This record gives sequence, C-alpha cells and structure tokens, in this order.
Amino acid sequence: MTYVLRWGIMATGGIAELFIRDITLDPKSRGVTDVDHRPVAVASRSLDKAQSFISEHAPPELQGSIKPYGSYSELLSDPDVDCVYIATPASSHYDNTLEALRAGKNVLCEKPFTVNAAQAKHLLAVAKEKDVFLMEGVWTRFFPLALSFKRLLHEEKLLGRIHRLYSDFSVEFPLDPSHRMYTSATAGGALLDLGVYMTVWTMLTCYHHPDNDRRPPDVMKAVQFRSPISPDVDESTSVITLWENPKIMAIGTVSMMTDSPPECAIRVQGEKGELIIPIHGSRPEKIIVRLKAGGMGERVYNFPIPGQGLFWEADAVARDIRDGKKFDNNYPVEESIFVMELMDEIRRQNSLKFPEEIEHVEPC
Ligand SMILES: NC(=O)C1=CN([C@@H]2O[C@H](COP(=O)(O)OP(=O)(O)OC[C@H]3O[C@@H](n4cnc5c(N)ncnc54)[C@H](OP(=O)(O)O)[C@@H]3O)[C@@H](O)[C@H]2O)C=CC1
Ligand SMILES: O=C1OC[C@@H](O)[C@H](O)[C@H]1O
Repeated sequence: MTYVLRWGIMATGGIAELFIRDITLDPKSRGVTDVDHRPVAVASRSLDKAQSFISEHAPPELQGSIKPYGSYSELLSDPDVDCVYIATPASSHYDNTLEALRAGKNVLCEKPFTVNAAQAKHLLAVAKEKDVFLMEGVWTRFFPLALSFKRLLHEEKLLGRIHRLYSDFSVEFPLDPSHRMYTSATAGGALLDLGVYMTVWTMLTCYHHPDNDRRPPDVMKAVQFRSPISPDVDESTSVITLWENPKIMAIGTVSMMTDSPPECAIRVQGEKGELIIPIHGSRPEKIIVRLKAGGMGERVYNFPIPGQGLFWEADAVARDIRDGKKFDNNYPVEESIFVMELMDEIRRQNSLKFPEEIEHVEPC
C-alpha cells in the first residue's frame, strides 16, 4: 500500500514553488510506488501570498484541499500536517524549526540547516526530546547520482586510491544589495548558501571514505573575499582540507561572482584515472569516468531527473516517517552538525560574523 505524507509548506519563495511542483508529480514517473505526497497547507507571512501561491503552483485538482495560512504559527497548529517543509531564508531556519519541533511536528528544513553549529546541536536535542523526525534538505544527497558516486569510489574503487578532489559550486548573482545573498541579516554570502553543495562531494569522497570512517579533516585552511557591495558577507570562499588517512587533498570553492565551469564542476583524481561531474553541482545528471591507459577508456553514466529532483529527498522523508524513524540514515542530523562546524571554522579563520540576533541559541 502507498503511504501518503501530508505536508505543510512554510514560506512561499522560489524553492517552495519548486518543492510543491515536485512533490505533486506522479511518483510512478520516477519509479516509486511505496510513498506519495500531499500538500495540505501553505503558510506565508501574508494570507494573500499563501492564497496566490496555491492558485499559481499547486495542481488544479488539489487547490481546494490545501489550506492557506497568513502566519507560520497557524500552520504548526494544524493537526492535518504530518511534516513541515521549512523554506525560509537561512537566518530563520533555527527559529522556525525550533517552533515546529516544539509544536510536535516532523521537520524537513532547507539548507543551510542553521547559521552555526550550536543552533544545529540544539535542534537535534529538541527533536530527540520531542521524539519527532528532523532532517536538513540537502536534496543532492538523495539523487541516484550521488548514491552511485559513492558506490563507484568506495565499493567498486574504480579510481583505486583517491589522491585529490576539486569541488566547485558557484552561481553568478546579480549585484543587488537587497537580495538575501547580499544581506548579512538573512545569513547571505557564498559560504553558507552555496558551500553546502561544495561540501556534499567532500563528504562523500573524504568523510565517508572507508579509511576515514567519518572523522573530521586533519587540516583545514580557508580564505575569503568579502562582497564589495556588502562587506559583511563573503563573495567567494576557497577551502583546502587534508584527510591524512586516506591521504586526500580536497579543494573546495564557491563564488557568487562567477558560475561553475560547466564541463567540470567536480573532479576526483585517483591512481587509476579520474571521475568528473559536469554542469552545475546541485543538480548533476552525468558522471564521466576516464581511466588511464590499460583501463576501460571513458565511461559515461547518465542519471536523468524526471522533474526538479526535490522529490527524492521528500520520498526519503516519507519512508522514514512511515517507518517511525526520527533521523535519516543517508543524511543524519549529525552530518548537518558536522557541516555547520566546518562553516563555523571557516568563518572563524576569516573573522566573518553574522548579527547576534541570527547567531543566538536558546537555553536548553
Ligand atoms: N534546495 C535548493 O535547491 C534550494 C534551496 N534554497 C534554500 O531555500 C531557502 C529559501 O530560499 P529561496 O526560496 O530562494 O528564497 P526566497 O527569498 O525566494 O524566499 C524565501 C521566503 O521566505 C519567507 N521569509 C520569511 N522571513 C523572511 C525574511 N526575513 N526575508 C525574506 N523572506 C522571508 C518569504 O515567504 P513568505 O513571504 O511567504 O513568508 C519568502 O518568500 C534558503 O535557505 C536557500 O538556501 C534556495 C534555492 C534552491
Ligand atoms: O540551493 C541553492 O541552489 C541554487 C542557488 O542558485 C541558490 O542560491 C541556492 O540556495
């Protein structure tokens, strides 16, 4: 029997539009029959916005059954909502998730999970106390491509020993000082917003390497340029991490001044050859493996995405909640905390601070 998860969507911005479209696609189009999704409520800070969002982005046949709310709190008291999808700016994730967990709701919160690791740790503690499900929505981690990437490197060991990783996630944003990316008050800047994707490949290559066994890097050095129009946020960040055992050097870059190189956003180099992921790193569709002479030559693995691709993380959440799990095995909250610790250290090395109001952590 198909398990149907009832979603409440918090906020009506760009990613919320893509999410409601994706979860209302027929799951059979991606070969899924065990779970499905039903948006049952949408909340905005304005009732008009919630209503327009539903009429513009929900499928016509569902529009009459989705409740619009003019405040986030109303959504959290709706007993029909099984899980809340939090799609507010990063600066609000901690407060919104905390309120949702305290209301007893399961939560999928968009990336970046929080502004700092202390907030992430607090959310984990509250989720445990309330016995509800919690996950950061790093959709890329749920792509079939990402699962194959890990398998090719660590189970099939196609490249033999891995020596080096380059991981870039860059998006050219127009210079607009009012945009959330250029505003410190919304935790803008390249590091927190784009850095999550750069980190996905470092985690899968190094952190998850069987010889590393989920230990932090031995060395990490990071440099940043601040934005000339908003010096309180970073315009670009480069990070080098050394993982002594299995001896991998990982170079990660993010920028909001230029796009990722389309032909090679991710490159893993090993003793037997290299693995490349072309195009943009958050929604990749292809892996290319090139082995050195004597190997199998070039092999291309295609992973078509029948929609935007947010449904794969939603499917994982539905299965977890159906099965009574409180955390996801593929992307547990501990890994979100680890990523936030890296981000904290990168900011510490570069004296980058956000306003106190968004760095705050409530007493336990
Ligand atoms: N997974 C992915 O591919 C992507 C993820 N994201 C992540 O999703 C989150 C939202 O990004 P995105 O949708 O692009 O952002 P938008 O600016 O388009 O939308 C954010 C929404 O949050 C609500 N909101 C609440 N408080 C504020 C505030 N102080 N200022 C502005 N808006 C506020 C608003 O909804 P309302 O007015 O209805 O309350 C607004 O529409 C971010 O954390 C981002 O990193 C973003 C893009 C892609
Ligand atoms: O998650 C994201 O992916 C695409 C980017 O354009 C966006 O800023 C970011 O939030």
